[in-house]
Amino acid sequence: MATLTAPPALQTPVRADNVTKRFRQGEAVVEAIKGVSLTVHDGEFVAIMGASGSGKSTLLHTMAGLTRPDEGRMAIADTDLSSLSDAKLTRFRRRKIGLVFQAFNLIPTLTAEENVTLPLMTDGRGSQAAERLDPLLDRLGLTPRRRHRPDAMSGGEQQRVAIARALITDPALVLADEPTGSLDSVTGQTICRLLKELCEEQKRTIVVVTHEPSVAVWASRVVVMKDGRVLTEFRTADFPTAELLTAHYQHVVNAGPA
Ligand SMILES: Nc1ncnc2c1ncn2[C@@H]1O[C@H](COP(=O)(O)OP(=O)(O)OP(=O)(O)O)[C@@H](O)[C@H]1O
Repeated sequence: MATLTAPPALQTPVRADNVTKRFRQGEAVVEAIKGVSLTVHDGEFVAIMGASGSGKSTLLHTMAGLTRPDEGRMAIADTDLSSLSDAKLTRFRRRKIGLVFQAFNLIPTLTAEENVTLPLMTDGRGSQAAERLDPLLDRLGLTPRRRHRPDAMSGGEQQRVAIARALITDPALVLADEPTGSLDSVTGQTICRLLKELCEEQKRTIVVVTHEPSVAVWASRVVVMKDGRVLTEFRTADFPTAELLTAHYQHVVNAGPA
């Protein structure tokens, strides 16, 4: 099986300093995240858990530079995202960050390999596609499916295509928002195993938003959010099964501030 080159080491891939993000909902203003500070270290696999509406996706989107904070600072690989213009931020994201979403977000008219190479094409780096594509498809077990369109692939295959698309630019940081949310539990576990392997083999830093303990247990650290704030965090080594992790997670959420 082919191995991929590990990305260059970054000391602190993610540093959120006192980040606040507000959204206007009609007349009301919702503070989706409130003064969140968080560091994700090089090569870490971190899961962000929390109830619906606790701010998980907003935090991930600010890490990705898809959402700009109203207050505070989000730095990725020592670059303060707020210092970048929209155009520079888009280029930075394309080059440094791989994004994976629950809904796969594949282009239905393109084949698997065309979907995977799209980020290089749109970044003017199509010449790198030939060299990177084959080992990546091989590593993700997609070679037999490379010329299939998304509607001819299973959910798990589509998510592996989405992960390959996130990795084609060789990002040090992969951000995934509920990556198993559209998959059955067995396929979801396969995707988790793959993310874990990408972290361990290739030293990529991975941040996953999930509400599922069976996903979070694959991470090395769990950050728990409640009402827009970081409530607590813990190491999964201390709660190594989904059952133990669920019990601890429920305990900290119930014990935390109302
Ligand atoms: N674009 C937006 N416009 C208005 N309000 C928003 C927007 N995005 C998020 N919010 C609000 O911010 C709060 C946090 O939302 P967010 O999606 O970050 O939570 P979450 O923990 O990811 O929830 P879920 O698990 O349901 O996806 C919610 O009250 C939500 O309604």
